[in-house]
Amino acid sequence: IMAQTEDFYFQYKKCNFVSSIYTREHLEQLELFEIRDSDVFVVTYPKSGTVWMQQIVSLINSDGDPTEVQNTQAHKRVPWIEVPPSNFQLRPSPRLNVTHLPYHLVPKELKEKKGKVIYVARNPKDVIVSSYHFHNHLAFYESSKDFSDFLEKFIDGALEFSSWFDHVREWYNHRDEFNFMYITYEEMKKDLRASILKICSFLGKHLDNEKLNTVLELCTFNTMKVNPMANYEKVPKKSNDGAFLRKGTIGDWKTHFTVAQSEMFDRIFQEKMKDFPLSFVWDQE
Ligand SMILES: Nc1ncnc2c1ncn2[C@@H]1O[C@H](COP(=O)(O)OS(=O)(=O)O)[C@@H](OP(=O)(O)O)[C@H]1O
Repeated sequence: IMAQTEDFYFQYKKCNFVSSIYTREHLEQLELFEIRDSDVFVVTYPKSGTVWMQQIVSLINSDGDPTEVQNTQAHKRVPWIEVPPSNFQLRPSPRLNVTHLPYHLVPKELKEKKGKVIYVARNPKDVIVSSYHFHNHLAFYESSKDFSDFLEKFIDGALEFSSWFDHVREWYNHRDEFNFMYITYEEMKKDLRASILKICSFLGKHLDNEKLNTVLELCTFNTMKVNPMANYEKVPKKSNDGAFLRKGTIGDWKTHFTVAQSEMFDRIFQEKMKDFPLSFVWDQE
């Protein structure tokens, strides 16, 4: 059991960062990164489909050639820009990136419509459950007392990258400032082929049917789960409760939320997201 430590997170411009991973210096510097038109940024609140999209953009970029996804770790192929040290400025084009940053902390030049942003959102109840297991599983996070304690922290925006509600709403509200595409985890679950085609079209790429089938096969949960270059099995763990690729389903929240917790969450969701025009999918169809 880990103790609650006051300096586990630090705040940078109203956003929480894990002190053992991130630095203010790097966060300051990355806002000034020079962006190229060919840069791609996959943006997510944690546990919304980051690693899945890392795999998809890698394979679209390689025209379906599996060599890279079978030989290079995902975080090397498609690094998180906020994790120091970063060699962002030295990498050859096209640079594929992921980030959990809120919209106001990303490189400023992205708002001049340089580069492309793919925003992936997931229904927040499943995000909470995925994140809960992730915090219990990985060595570098603080565990919560129980699910209810974790739920409270999530709602309060007290975890890393702060509020889910703000993250999704603000990115979406500011979408016109970026070359922006929005997609959901549930849409990808429902029709991965159509989702990949939508991403191809946004990235200006074309895959013939054979290549599309290869990409599809290499992006399924079962294939990724056993691919050591995609499943993050090397990240230090504190327990065997879960895995980075844990379940990969829609609606696992139902086995974690009590009816009262679910109703409480729905009320808060409706209040905080009342002006948000898009809906979420909460159940497997
Ligand atoms: N291919 C594929 N298909 C379906 N689901 C997938 C896939 N790859 C990753 N996942 C699921 O995504 C969850 C992890 O989210 P992230 O990758 O955003 O995590 S992180 O923020 O990078 O830590 C985590 O969700 P849970 O299983 O619900 O915990 C992963 O299992």
